[in-house]
Amino acid sequence: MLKVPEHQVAGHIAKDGKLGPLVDDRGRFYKPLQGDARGENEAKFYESFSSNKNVPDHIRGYFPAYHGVQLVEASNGSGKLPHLALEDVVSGYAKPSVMDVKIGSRTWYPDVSEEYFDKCIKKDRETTTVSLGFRVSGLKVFDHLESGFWRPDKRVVLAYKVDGARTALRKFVSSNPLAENSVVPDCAFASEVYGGTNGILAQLLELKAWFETQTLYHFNSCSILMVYENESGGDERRRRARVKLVDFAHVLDGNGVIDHNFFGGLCSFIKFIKDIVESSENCCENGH
Ligand SMILES: O=P(O)(O)O[C@@H]1[C@@H](OP(=O)(O)O)[C@H](OP(=O)(O)O)[C@H](O)[C@H](OP(=O)(O)O)[C@H]1OP(=O)(O)O
Ligand SMILES: Nc1ncnc2c1ncn2[C@@H]1O[C@H](COP(=O)(O)OP(=O)(O)O)[C@@H](O)[C@H]1O
Repeated sequence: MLKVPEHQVAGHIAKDGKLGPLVDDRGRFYKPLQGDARGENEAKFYESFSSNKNVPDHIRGYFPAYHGVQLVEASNGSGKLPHLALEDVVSGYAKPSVMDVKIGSRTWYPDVSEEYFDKCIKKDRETTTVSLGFRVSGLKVFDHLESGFWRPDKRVVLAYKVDGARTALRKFVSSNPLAENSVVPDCAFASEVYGGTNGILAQLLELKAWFETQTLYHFNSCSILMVYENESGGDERRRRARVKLVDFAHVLDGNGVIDHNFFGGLCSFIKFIKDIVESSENCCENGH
């Protein structure tokens, strides 16, 4: 039985009769192929990537597994439509905190239409894309005090400036994201989620090392999806913090050139995460 994903935080959402992704109960995420070139392009990317022997195995894990294009009953009732059958990155998480961060200091790329360029550059300037090299696209964070999710409205998220983006990244690893603005996010899970040998920072650094040399693809308008678990259990690794790249509708061949747009944005994003890890370590060492 297919249903609308409970933990989708950005992009086209299946509601009010609109076409959007669906999930099943076996860990698959079905993303409808957008009718224009975007759908074809994303399918082409997954086909190329999954058979590309030049992609190292440890890098494949940062991409959702791909199970081909499948005809699936669409969310908007228009019958069977082609969908990308992907690994559902959040399946297996009971109470996941999820954040989508679009990487790059521009979302447009050479040879796009004037109309698309205008739309992109407007959004890039209005958000932190131009100033920071990334923007938060959407998030939901579990609040441990209220036992519910904080899910800011899309308009609020897209209006974040530098401080707003930094606060969102701090709230993402806090137990009190729903607290009033005057209350400082406690960053209670910063060391577990962002830090540590298997944490988000370590994963981002592994990805960065690949982007330092990879010239296979240019990941225009692509996002980093971060997820971790909030359901408590005795297991040490219970947070299961993960980084995955998603949204390849605008990926181009790299043609032997470094993807400096993605690489630069990733470095900037890493600096923000690193600062949060370091300030949470200092705060614990100093006992406050
Ligand atoms: O329609 P909107 O305003 O939600 O814009 C979509 C964007 O949402 P945003 O407003 O940035 O959160 C959306 O961004 P996210 O995936 O939400 O980061 C895409 O940029 C999407 O375009 P495309 O499928 O990548 O070509 C955008 O879709 P199109 O408008 O190009 O269909
Ligand atoms: N493989 C996946 N598993 C789980 N959630 C996903 C997956 N791919 C995308 N999502 C969710 O859907 C959102 C939008 O995905 P995206 O590919 O960017 O769609 P769009 O092209 O509509 O912008 C992401 O922010 C994330 O919440």
